[in-house]
Amino acid sequence: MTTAATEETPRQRPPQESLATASGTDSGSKDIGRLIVQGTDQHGIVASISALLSEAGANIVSLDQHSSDPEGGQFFQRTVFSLPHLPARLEELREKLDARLTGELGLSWQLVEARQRKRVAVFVSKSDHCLLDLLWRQRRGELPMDIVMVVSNHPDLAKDVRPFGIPYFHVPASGGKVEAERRHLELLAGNVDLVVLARYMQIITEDFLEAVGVPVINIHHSFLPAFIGAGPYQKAKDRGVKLIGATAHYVTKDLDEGPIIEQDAIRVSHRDSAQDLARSGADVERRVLSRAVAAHCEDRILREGNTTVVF
Ligand SMILES: Nc1nc2c(c(=O)[nH]1)N[C@@H](CN(C=O)c1ccc(C(=O)N[C@@H](CCC(=O)O)C(=O)O)cc1)CN2
Repeated sequence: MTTAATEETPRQRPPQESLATASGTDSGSKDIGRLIVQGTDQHGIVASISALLSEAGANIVSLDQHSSDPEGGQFFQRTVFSLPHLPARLEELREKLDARLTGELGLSWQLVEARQRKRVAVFVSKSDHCLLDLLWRQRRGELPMDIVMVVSNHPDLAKDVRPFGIPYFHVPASGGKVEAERRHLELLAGNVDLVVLARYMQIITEDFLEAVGVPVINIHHSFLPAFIGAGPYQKAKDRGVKLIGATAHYVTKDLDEGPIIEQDAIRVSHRDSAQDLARSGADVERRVLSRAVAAHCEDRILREGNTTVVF
């Protein structure tokens, strides 16, 4: 049984508005595009992309590129460009990109409008700090995204979400994982571009990950690969570590083993209890998660097997 704390249906995509994102150069204006390219490295890719955009009348605003091996590995590039009347030019541009990048160079690519903000569902359990940090940063315009729903296996945080005017859906885990995930998929279907697990303490099944069709980002409260699974702060205390940290990663069926996006750490000492570690660690979790979500929403993350390239 799901109880909607504020609204019965997830919010639809809000009207687009221009937004100055954290990166500054990649504004949300309607004429800014992002071209993400990756594939087998070869001579002339950068020139081909630059020539194609130039021929279309685009001006390259920023460009990040990485080759995994100078002798021939994987190629990664993120190009931000401005092109007058971009929305009306998208189809023509995509046809040229398909012919040149896919047809001639065998590369994969994605062309997005910078103004298209990602629609995000945030999953939580009882810890509020990561959720509230995302809501607060979104409200301040620091994250180019729209949180369209919060989903939780507990009712506790409904009162904290209500002031933000965002739907809160309580989907109890007591009804079993299959039923809970069925309801999750019902809520998410076609309404979101990204799911963020903000200290959500339920293990996601492989079936869900295959069905949801969008990336899922988790914040794990340890510096992975240390202390995978539940209770990492107690494990850290028991091990007597002098650094603790947090890791944001894409979620895969293998618990806390997905591609790492962002990490950070702080010093601790023998004087800190496990509760002290959790308190200090919460700030690191919030910082790491917001950096990872910003990178994803600005299309700065490319996947290379079980790792990432983050521009
Ligand atoms: N398929 C995945 N699901 C989840 C991941 C992941 O990487 N892959 N990350 C976790 C978050 N997490 C640590 O960051 C975590 C959450 C919960 C547990 C856990 O063992 N929880 C319960 C069991 C709950 C259940 O059966 O679903 C427990 O405490 O026993 C460990 C790690 C989110 N999900």
